[in-house]
Amino acid sequence: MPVFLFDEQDCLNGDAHSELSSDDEVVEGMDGYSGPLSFKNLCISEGNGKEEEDSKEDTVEYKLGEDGDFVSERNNNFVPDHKMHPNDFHPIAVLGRGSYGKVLLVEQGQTGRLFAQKQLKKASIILRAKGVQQTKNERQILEEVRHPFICRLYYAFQDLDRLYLILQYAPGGELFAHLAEQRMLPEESVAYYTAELTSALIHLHKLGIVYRDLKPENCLLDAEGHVMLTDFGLSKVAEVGANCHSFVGTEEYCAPEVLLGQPYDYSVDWWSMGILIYDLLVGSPPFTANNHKKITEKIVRTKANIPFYVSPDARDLINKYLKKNPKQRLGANNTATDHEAIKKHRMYRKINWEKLENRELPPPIIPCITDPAAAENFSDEFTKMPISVTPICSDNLPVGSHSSAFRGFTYVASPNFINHN
Ligand SMILES: Nc1ncnc2c1ncn2[C@@H]1O[C@H](COP(=O)(O)OP(=O)(O)OP(=O)(O)O)[C@@H](O)[C@H]1O
Repeated sequence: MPVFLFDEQDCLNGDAHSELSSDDEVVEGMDGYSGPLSFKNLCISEGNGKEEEDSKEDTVEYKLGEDGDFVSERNNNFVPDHKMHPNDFHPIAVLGRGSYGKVLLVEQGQTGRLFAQKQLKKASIILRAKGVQQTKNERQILEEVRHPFICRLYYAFQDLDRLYLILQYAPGGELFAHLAEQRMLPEESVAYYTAELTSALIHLHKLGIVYRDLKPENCLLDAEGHVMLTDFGLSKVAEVGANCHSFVGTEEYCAPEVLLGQPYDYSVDWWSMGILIYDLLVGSPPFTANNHKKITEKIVRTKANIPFYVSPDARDLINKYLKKNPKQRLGANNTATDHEAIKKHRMYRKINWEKLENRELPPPIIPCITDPAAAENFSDEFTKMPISVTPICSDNLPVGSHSSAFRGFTYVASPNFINHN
């Protein structure tokens, strides 16, 4: 059964002067793996030493692959023959900013394929109490999880200053931006998006992963308009029978037991699902205030005030998720019966789950994409930012960032997975 993969202390106890890039092994992914998470499921690959071919052309044509991914005409069964390096990816635009660095739209030099590159500054990671653990969890979970509505990880690598995750690019932007534009979404659209997210959460829970950060900002849209769940920085692999304790997540979306510092489990994700359904239908989450203390007080003590225009079915589902007692929450036991009960709820009466999971149901919003490289569904605040890499002076990195803290981070997905489209 699932085990907690990374012990922060183990990670930090490495040799303070080891060469990171050279002794960092490449971990190659496996296709279609969907069993419980375990370090044993990983295999080590070695580069075959072939010369890198330079196939860069001046113009690139993109076509839409089966999974809503943009691939260029040049991408003909690319087999990576070396550890990836930042120079293998040409930056095109800034897409967003995360806690540890920027997320860039990049083009892979050899294939012309577009990816999202999440950069994480080692110095910032090391300064945060659980930074190393969070980062390794994110990389590990992204590698293992293969689901139609979860962002795919293709490569992970590092240089002296930064870690890099090369992720499936979501050209449709954040669901949050579409929500902000329309203020609130019609119930059918909410049922559609939350059904795709429910399918993703059930998949994670079956693998023993608590997602812990469900909110509209982490729900991106792919080129076809399907949901792509991203940002696994806070996710955690739960030990069987054990609970998590740490405070994580965005306060408005946090379950009462998390805010109270009590042990918690999978059911925190279903609480957040209740908040998300409310937020998408109403235009703001149910418990808001101008300071943390008041938000916490409302979440812990008050009942959500659901406006009159929310249908009885949606109201019923929200109430079933927003139970203060996690044991009474819909989905709390993480059993097949629980998952069926969610899928059979009247809110989802029009959803054919099999078709949904085969990506056969048409999404309510088709993102407007005239040029996939233009990042037109992302805020100007980011896309107009200069993309020059801010140099970090390695001499000033805190003790530990030169160590083996990040050993094992490097990863190349299997060629079948990379060339899936
Ligand atoms: N795969 C992707 N495709 C397109 N854009 C992305 C992708 N991943 C992230 N982004 C953009 O970058 C932003 C920040 O990414 P992300 O949420 O993963 O960072 P983070 O450090 O985990 O953020 P947080 O501080 O919320 O935990 C996202 O809100 C989104 O706009």
